[in-house]
Amino acid sequence: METIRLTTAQALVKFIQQQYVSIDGEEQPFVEGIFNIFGHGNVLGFGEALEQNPGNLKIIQGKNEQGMAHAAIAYSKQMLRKKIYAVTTSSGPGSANLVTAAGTALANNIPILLLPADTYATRQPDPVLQQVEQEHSIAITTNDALQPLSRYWDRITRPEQLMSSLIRAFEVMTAPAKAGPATICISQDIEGEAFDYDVKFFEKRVHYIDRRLPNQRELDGAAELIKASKKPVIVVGGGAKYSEAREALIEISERYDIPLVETQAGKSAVESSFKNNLGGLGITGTSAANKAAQQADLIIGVGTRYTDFATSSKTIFNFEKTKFLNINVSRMQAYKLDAFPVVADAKSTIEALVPMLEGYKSEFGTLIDELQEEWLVERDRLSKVTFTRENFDPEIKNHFSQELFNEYADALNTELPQTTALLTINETINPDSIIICAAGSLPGDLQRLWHAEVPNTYHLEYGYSCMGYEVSGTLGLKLAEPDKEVYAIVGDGSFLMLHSEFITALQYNKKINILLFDNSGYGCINNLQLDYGNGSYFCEFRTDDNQIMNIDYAKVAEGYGAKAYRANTVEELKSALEDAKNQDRSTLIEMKVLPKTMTDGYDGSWWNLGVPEVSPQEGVQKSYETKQQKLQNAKQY
Ligand SMILES: Cc1ncc(C[n+]2csc(CCOP(=O)(O)OP(=O)(O)O)c2C)c(N)n1
Ligand SMILES: O=C1C[C@@H](O)[C@H](O)[C@@H](O)C1=O
Ligand SMILES: [Mg+2]
Repeated sequence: METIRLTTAQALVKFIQQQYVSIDGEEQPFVEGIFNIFGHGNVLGFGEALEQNPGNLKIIQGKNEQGMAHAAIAYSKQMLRKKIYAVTTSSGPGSANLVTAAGTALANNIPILLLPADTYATRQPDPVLQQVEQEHSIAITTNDALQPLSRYWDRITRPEQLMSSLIRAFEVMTAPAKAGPATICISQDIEGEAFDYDVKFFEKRVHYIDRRLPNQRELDGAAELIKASKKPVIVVGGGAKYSEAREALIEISERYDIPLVETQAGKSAVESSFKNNLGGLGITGTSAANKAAQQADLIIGVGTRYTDFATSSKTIFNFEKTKFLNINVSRMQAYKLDAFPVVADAKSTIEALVPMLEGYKSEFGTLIDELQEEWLVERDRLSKVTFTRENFDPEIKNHFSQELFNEYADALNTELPQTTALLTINETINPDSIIICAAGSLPGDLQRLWHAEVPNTYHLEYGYSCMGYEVSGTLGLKLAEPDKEVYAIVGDGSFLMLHSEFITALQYNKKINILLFDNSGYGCINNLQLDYGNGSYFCEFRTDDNQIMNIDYAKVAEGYGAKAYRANTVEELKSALEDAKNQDRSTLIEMKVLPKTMTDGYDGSWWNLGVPEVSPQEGVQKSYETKQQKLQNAKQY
């Protein structure tokens, strides 16, 4: 056998450069590059291996392990899971910082290769710097915290273990039904230990991402359900986007009058201007989508996980009469809501179903247009909300007094409502620009209001809704789409939580734009507490002497070297957006927006929350009663 003597880290770096994917006959390398933060755990092993043999890998120095992993996740998500970045970290806190990112990748089914260093296999220097010690087991390390959040997890304590581990990791990451984070923890002494590897291990390897086809039984069953239905509605989930099912969805929808409604992950699989696209479903959905879903007698879930928040899946449908048909590559997902499962690729399944439905028409008829028109009037109203110093009628009602609104307007020196600002942005940036968001009140506003006129320009991480994803993720977007403008749509809370990769973007001259909505608080959580009968408690950003905080984020951005703007009126915002388009360097537009000016829920959308069963507060008691009533008609599983 021909062998080559390499260290474990050298072997890993050599192997990942030979991994290719083939999709619909197109072949390309799977690993684009590696994000790194070196510490004592990986600088000598991994650092040396990368320095000696980077090949075509793009090597990027991150600033926070979670941040760089979020950038890698956003890259993979934007590339529709066809390409990834790997992430190498040191041991202990370096790897612990990956925990949140691993959860984000897992919840969103996004492939990413995490490579945290581990404690010594020899155990000779134990406890090495940053090693935690458990009394009941010496085998536990920080990296065990990544086990429940990884789709594949392994610890390498011998150089030769690497071979079977890597093959399994790439199998998992390239399988649409189980794509997610693969974590390979490598003992820091073993990174540098050498072995005579079989040269065959490093030959080019192609992973075929084939479209799983539906069988005849599945197709017959699905067609029968649709033909028997009067009002079917298609829920377009993330799986539809990854499968690139746009044309198939448009065809089935147009030919048979079946409206489309979108989840956060599915939005922009089909452009918003498609006439049968009724927009977001669920708590954060449009009135049009929610009304259609309530009337549906068949829900066709295409690549959706039916998360309760994004689809109101347990309460919005009429479970007495509605049937479910789930098309999903994951059998586990396809089983949900007692559906008829079709375990197959979204695009292939819909393409096969289209001719089988010949002669069918739903009974939606002109109702689709009517729902659409009604919603567009509402959307237009939300684009023109203006603040008044007297009798202001905010979207989120009965929370703040006029006096309090005026206090915010004075403290933040603004009268700008959030929906007005957001729709100004939608009108002003180029339609092929890509926006990204993850947490706070903005995802809801976006799912309802944002018109994504170009496919795959709406990027929402709403599986984990992880604060801090936005700015880091924007760097990943830019790496995936270097020729397009990319915009983080981010709240002040999320920005404060993590924006370290803003500096990485500036460092490598990757132009990103940050649109910072500063309402001086955790606005959406403040809405929740007040909606459910509590007081305004620790969700506003106030000083010890109760003053509303006014932070100069533009100055922070300038300090980093970005071009910064302050825009507290529609005119200032438009002009900042236009100017930002002409900049070569990254930009930040700070908008002070008034609280309670985000959108509210529509038509029966409801979220099952942990309301206290007993409380001296009357509002909480009422919320508990409402919850009990809602649960009477909610699906229990
Ligand atoms: C990492 C993380 N921690 C906590 C939360 C819970 N959470 C969701 S939204 C939110 C507040 C967001 O505030 P901000 O970004 O300012 O957005 P706003 O609601 O004010 O628009 C919090 C704390 C979360 N989603 N992610
Ligand atoms: O608790 C939450 C409420 C949602 O409105 C928000 O978008 C999300 O980030 C969250 O964690
Ligand atoms: Mg906020």
